[in-house]
Amino acid sequence: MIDNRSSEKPILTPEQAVKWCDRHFGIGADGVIFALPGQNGTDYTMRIFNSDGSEPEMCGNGIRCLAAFLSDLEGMSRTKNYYRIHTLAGVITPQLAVDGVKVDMGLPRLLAGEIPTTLAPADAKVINQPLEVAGKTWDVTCVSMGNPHCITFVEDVAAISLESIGPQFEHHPVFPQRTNTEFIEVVSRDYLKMRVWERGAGITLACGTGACASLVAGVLNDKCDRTATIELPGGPLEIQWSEVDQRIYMTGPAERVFTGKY
Ligand SMILES: N[C@@H](CCC[C@H](N)C(=O)O)C(=O)O
Repeated sequence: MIDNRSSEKPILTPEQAVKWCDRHFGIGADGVIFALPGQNGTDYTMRIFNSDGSEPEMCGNGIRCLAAFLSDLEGMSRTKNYYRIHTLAGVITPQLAVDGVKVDMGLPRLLAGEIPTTLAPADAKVINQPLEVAGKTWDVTCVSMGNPHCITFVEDVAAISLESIGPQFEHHPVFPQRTNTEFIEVVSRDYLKMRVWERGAGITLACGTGACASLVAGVLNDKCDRTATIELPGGPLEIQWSEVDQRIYMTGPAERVFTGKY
């Protein structure tokens, strides 16, 4: 998380971000997040560089961390416990709570043209559709939370060779902007286990937008309820797809590990 409030542009180049994210010769991270001045009436702007230097539209875990980071930066002067954050995926609203951060992640986008994917005509949804990857047919559902996600349901998520299969999903020609891929094991209608291969970052311990997209895919495939816990290697997230406003709400922790100068 970088305090970038005094400048409209990220103070690092994507190439520098790649070096910072290096786990051997840098700080080590899945990505770098910049807290910039707000735009169009928002409190702040969030920009992100993945660890490969590419720029995603949104980061669910990142926006929870950003809310906690901004709250620390503002200290006692803050007058409210929520922020309106401008992102490349639209305005996202994280709200600080006693037990973590609850984020209004907005509406899921389901049309192939919005993902984007060429798996279906641009105005059609991709739900439980076969896709050949690594010599196997996977039934996939595609959801955009501002960034692209391809979700597939498996019997045993621990048995998936993420390192070899993940890149083949990410770079599959049906995803012109590459994709994040979530492998989901349904434990019960309100408990899912997830492992993720992230676009631009590879295997990570958690993906907030991925957890949201996976719940949507679970509902569309009648595998889970509209509220569920998603268990990730980095810990659980609570996800709800509201029947009232059709928006996705994500609740999870955000904890400071350390601060420093680099
Ligand atoms: N790799 C993603 C962006 C980061 C997503 C993040 N981990 C999350 O928590 O949502 C992409 O390129 O879309």
